[in-house]
Amino acid sequence: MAAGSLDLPVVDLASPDLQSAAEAVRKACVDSGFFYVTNHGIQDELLAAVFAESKKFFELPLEEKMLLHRNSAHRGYTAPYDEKLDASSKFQGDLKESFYIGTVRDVDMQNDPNQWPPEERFPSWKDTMKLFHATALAASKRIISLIALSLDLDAEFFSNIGALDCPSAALRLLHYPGEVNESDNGNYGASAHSDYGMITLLATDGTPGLQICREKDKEDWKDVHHIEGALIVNIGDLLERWTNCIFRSTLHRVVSVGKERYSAAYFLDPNPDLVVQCLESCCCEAYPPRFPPIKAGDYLKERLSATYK
Ligand SMILES: O=C(O)CCC(=O)C(=O)O
Ligand SMILES: [Fe+2]
Repeated sequence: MAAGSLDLPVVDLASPDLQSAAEAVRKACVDSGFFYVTNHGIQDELLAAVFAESKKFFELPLEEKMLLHRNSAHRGYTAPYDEKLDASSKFQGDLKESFYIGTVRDVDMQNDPNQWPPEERFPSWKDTMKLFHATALAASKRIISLIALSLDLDAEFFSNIGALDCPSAALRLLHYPGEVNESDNGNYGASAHSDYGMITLLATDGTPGLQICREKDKEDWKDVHHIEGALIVNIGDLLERWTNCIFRSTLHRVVSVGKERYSAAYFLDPNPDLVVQCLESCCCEAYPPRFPPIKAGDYLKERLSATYK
């Protein structure tokens, strides 16, 4: 499928010039809702380990993966066709399979809603995912600070309002098939959607397929290229609500490119009890709030239940 290309800004998270970094973030969030980050602190070795563990799990027979099928806490395995991100798609569901892992807390492990592959065969799986969660959260906090600065807020604004106290973050391992059946011609690895939460950090194995569409009502899809060592960041719907649509939560999808593809998406959602309401700096009499205040947890529950009918 032919798609134009896109030059998204690259933001260096180690830059001492916070103001310039914040300006680049603002431009990206207003323009396309997508940008890259470098010097994010997630080591190449850790990413390689996450992808290796992910591949090892997805290579299991379907019956074994189904033993860890997504539970009521939305943790675990989703099979191909389980999920339809674009409700208007004529297909039964998207081609991808995935595995959701929520934050792994050190305390209270007996109440851990996560599901884990058997330890004897996957001895380092849990520790690898736990480390990824911790490092992705640290990187996300730096990005959220830049986002706050880019909105002329204090760098600690989102921490100070409690958004980052026990955020309901989720790591989603994704696997897209290489070859697809004829009956799936025109189907997507992941159909068009916007992400639901605050921000998403995305690492891929470098295989193309990700596309974004800046105008929701125009079919103008552009490829998002892989940049070695950089992560892709995108704005989710809750940040779009917070900013009264000044920042965009942009439609994206993954098309089939005839090659197997792995990715890992880290969704950072605010503390579920936090009420997300239009920031003062993002509304005025002439531009009133477009959305009523809503509890982050309620919003996410509603969106997830619409995705898995
Ligand atoms: O795999 C990708 O590149 C994107 C995945 C995605 O958009 C999602 O899971 O929300
Ligand atoms: Fe997404």
